[in-house]
Amino acid sequence: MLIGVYEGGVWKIRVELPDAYSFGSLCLDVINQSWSPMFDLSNIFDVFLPQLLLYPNPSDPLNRDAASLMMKDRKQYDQKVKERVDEETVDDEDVTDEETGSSDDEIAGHVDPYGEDEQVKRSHVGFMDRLVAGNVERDQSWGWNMTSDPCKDKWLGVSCDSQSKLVKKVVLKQLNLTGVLDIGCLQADGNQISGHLPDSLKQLGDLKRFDISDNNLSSKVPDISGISGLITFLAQNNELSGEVPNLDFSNLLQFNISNNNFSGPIPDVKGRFSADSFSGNPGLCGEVVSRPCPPSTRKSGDSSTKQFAIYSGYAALGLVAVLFIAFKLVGKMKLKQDTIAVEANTSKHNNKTSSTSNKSMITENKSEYSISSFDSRAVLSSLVVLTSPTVQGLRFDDLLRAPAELLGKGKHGSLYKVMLDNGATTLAMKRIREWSITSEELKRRMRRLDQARHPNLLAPVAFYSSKQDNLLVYEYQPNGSLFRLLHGPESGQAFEWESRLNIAAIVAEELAFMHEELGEDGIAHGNLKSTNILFNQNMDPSISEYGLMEFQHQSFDLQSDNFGKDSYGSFKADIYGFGVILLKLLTWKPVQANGIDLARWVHSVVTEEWTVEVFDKALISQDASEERMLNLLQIALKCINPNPYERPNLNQVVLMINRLKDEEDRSSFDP
Ligand SMILES: Nc1ncnc2c1ncn2[C@@H]1O[C@H](COP(=O)(O)OP(=O)(O)OP(=O)(O)O)[C@@H](O)[C@H]1O
Repeated sequence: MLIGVYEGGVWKIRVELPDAYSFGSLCLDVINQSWSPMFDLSNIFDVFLPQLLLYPNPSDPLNRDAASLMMKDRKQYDQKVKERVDEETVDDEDVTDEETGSSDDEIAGHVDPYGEDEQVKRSHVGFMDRLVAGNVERDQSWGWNMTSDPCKDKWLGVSCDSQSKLVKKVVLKQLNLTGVLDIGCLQADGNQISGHLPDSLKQLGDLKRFDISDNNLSSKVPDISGISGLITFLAQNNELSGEVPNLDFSNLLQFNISNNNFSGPIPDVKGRFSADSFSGNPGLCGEVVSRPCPPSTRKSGDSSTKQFAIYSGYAALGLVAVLFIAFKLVGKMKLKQDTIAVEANTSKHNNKTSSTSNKSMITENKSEYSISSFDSRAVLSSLVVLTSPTVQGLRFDDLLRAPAELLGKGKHGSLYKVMLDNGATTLAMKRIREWSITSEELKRRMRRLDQARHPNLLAPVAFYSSKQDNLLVYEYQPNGSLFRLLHGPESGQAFEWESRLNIAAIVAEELAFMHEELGEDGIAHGNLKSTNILFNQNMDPSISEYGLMEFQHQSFDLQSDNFGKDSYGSFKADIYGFGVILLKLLTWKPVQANGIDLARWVHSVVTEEWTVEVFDKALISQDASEERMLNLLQIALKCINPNPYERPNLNQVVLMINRLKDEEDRSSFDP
């Protein structure tokens, strides 16, 4: 299914196989490229053709008019495409193969015989066609056809504005209509529609795309939280008010309510939408727009409970502080081990702390740790140390008192480098606060990970879980992450093709091992990306943070909306994540939006030209084998197949990559 301007379009595609066709897969001839048996039919239909439509190559056009319009005025081009798609879709049954064949060449050259009114009329007629659905005898006197005018010819049920002669109201009562109105897309953007959004909106249970942007609508948005499949909600540039609509943000691909009058706290948008989606609403507050919400702000449902929890947290903190001072004053409390105070750790560690960044975590993040300090004895007993020899006997209190450095804040928490025993042991500690996992589930996962050890998997060495906090302790990896290698300060250094292939092979093997071992337990990685591929002293890559998150990567296939909510989805998401890592190794390009943008870019380049453009220039200058790079790219494309069910499993991926590695090894012995 295509989105954007092509949504709802229907294409007839004729595929001819060459007489000499003898390969197991198909070629790119369909888009005018030279023969290459690299891709199978599903790649062509699911990826290349949609990509060709969404990212046409105007510098090498089949249709010059279309290309020049696209270059000159993208908006008008999109509009033209939309009109053409609507037209072809409505008239689909009447279109012969020959007509379909010629229509592709005429997108921009086509002169639209209809004005805007005709477009509106066409939608009305289409609407009635659906309602009638062939079951009801349609009386000619009803109108509702393309040869008459809804206002002048007084279509049944239609009332018009007496001055503007535009349709104002449609009432279709008791006409015995039986058709099905499966509205998946409600799009009325760029008009001057004013008034209220009807409450009945919530009855459109099949709605996927809702776009009322650029109008003059001025009501609250009705409660449409029950529309579970909504993937687009665009309402920017109106005068809408009230609270931000309560939607399933983890499902939405597009969301924008900027330039309205919305007010109140912004709900948890799962990190998917930035301030741009909310700007121009001075009454909104929350982290996304960097405007703290006043304490009096109340929200219904979940968020009010959350806020209550936050404010209760503050209250508890205040109470702790008061108690702490009281205890100090009356001298009833000894500050030796339990108290989290600056003096306590400086006395033990100040001679070890040389730089300002290497402060104790307790000093640096005192407020963050004050909750843990509430009952430090309980905490001490609940750090679970796993089987790693590095940290035997480690206590929670050792971790808290050791000098620490904040390495980064990811989507799911903060990561600290913790130095124990005068720097002899260095650990990485991930702190995840709001995590919906239960302690039991965390324990189960940690145990399984501990049992399923792979030499290249960075398994946790200890963990701690309480209601407020979860800590996961890993061995510190001194040589940074793959992300850093590619984009960090050392990124200028040569990064050989052989090393990249090696990394790909090791990571694939590691992941395949984990999937095999933990498949039955439903534990996938869930958040595979280049910051989670770390290098040890020998520069061997290892996967870290395995099994922490349920599902992060979203395929850009809209059909897989619900995909990934089960553990099978998470395994397939890992394969997608691995595909993006391969793309990074091949292209050296940064990734945004979980790799979807990189995947799209690669597809667009591959589709347009099928040249080596896509590869990192350093690889080309190293004289790396083009054939093997193309083969690795092919594997990456299989992994990021928009249809998760079509992705290979990791054992297949390992086989393919190892085959490439063998070829590479043979070629280096026998150049
Ligand atoms: N064991 C480790 N040793 C050394 N560096 C690490 C270790 N674990 C993570 N890092 C690095 O610390 C930084 C922060 O990691 P963190 O996991 O908090 O964020 P992230 O991976 O960017 O995002 P996310 O929260 O989605 O995992 C990253 O650059 C990561 O590569």
